[in-house]
Amino acid sequence: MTTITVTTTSPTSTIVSRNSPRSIDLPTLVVHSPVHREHKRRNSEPSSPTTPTTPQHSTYFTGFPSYTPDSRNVRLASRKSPKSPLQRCITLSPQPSGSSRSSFSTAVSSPYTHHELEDDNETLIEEEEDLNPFIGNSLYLRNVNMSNAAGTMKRKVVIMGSPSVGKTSLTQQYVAPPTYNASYYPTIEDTSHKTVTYNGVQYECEIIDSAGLEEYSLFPGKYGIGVHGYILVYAITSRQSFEMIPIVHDKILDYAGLEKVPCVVVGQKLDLQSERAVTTAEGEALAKKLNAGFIESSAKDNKNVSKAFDVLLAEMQKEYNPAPEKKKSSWWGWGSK
Ligand SMILES: Nc1nc2c(ncn2[C@@H]2O[C@H](COP(=O)(O)OP(=O)(O)OP(=O)(O)O)[C@@H](O)[C@H]2O)c(=O)[nH]1
Repeated sequence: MTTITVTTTSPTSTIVSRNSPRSIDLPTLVVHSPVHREHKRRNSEPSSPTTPTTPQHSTYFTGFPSYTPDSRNVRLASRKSPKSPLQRCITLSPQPSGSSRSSFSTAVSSPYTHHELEDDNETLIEEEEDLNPFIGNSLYLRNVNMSNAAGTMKRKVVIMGSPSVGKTSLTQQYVAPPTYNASYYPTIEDTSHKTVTYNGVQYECEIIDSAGLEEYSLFPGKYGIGVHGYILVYAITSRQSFEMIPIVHDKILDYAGLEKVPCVVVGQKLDLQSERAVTTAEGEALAKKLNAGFIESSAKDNKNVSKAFDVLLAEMQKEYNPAPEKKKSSWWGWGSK
């Protein structure tokens, strides 16, 4: 017969049996805290190749930096109140880079890989989000040191817009010029990498070319988290694709829970002037309204293609890291040349 010790409010302890008539209902401690859940799960799981207990990489990130609410990003703040930053050890290592294209394999990919869980990645992401609503979110990412050992900044960019506006052509022309294919093959998803230097800062860009969106398409959630900036493309020959831009923009903000994300609006197929259905002024006005950069380009003629990405890099610099010359003029660079 099992006996347990119960401490009551009386000054003495009493030994009772569960089966005895004097048994009492013991209060059950139900722990709802996600931090506790995480802790419990890790302690209870036997170590296995998929859940290594010892870090395999030498770079440690001993805690997430504090979250500083940004007045421009009130949407998220009003939805979920910021929790205190979680102090925990996560092993991080940079993802492989290069200029090759690769298929997109993970729903949430930050510039770092969480090696702690690897195969258990989806569970980790769910739990991480539970623990800290800002994780994987661009708002959150801005507070994480994104540069690798070589000082290169990681930037994840998603290209979105209606079908057949030239998203793939624009990306290919940027990543591996000169590349232009007059044939049309609808994209499901494609990821490319390119390292560029802009305004004295080296960026390792992961560029995700997404499938064309229709007005009533569900917004793919994976494009709402862990992304630093968006290229919103329409064709100057298609009014309908132009009208999709604010819809896509709104879906991004709603999903990310932000007031502003770095964006550039790109009017593609500039070479088709005779078929123009959207004026440059209209494009500019829309971009201004969305607080985004603007440019018209032609992937076919390779005109303004890299400029389109430069405009986005400028928008991202404004948002995440000021240009070095701006820093010099600020108080922390005071006195430096
Ligand atoms: N004239 C002209 N045609 C273009 C230009 N860019 C793309 N196209 C053509 O437009 C068609 C669609 O181009 P894609 O780059 O596949 O368009 P997309 O937006 O990636 O299409 P989805 O994969 O359906 O989303 C192709 O036939 C391209 O050759 C351009 O700058 N000028």
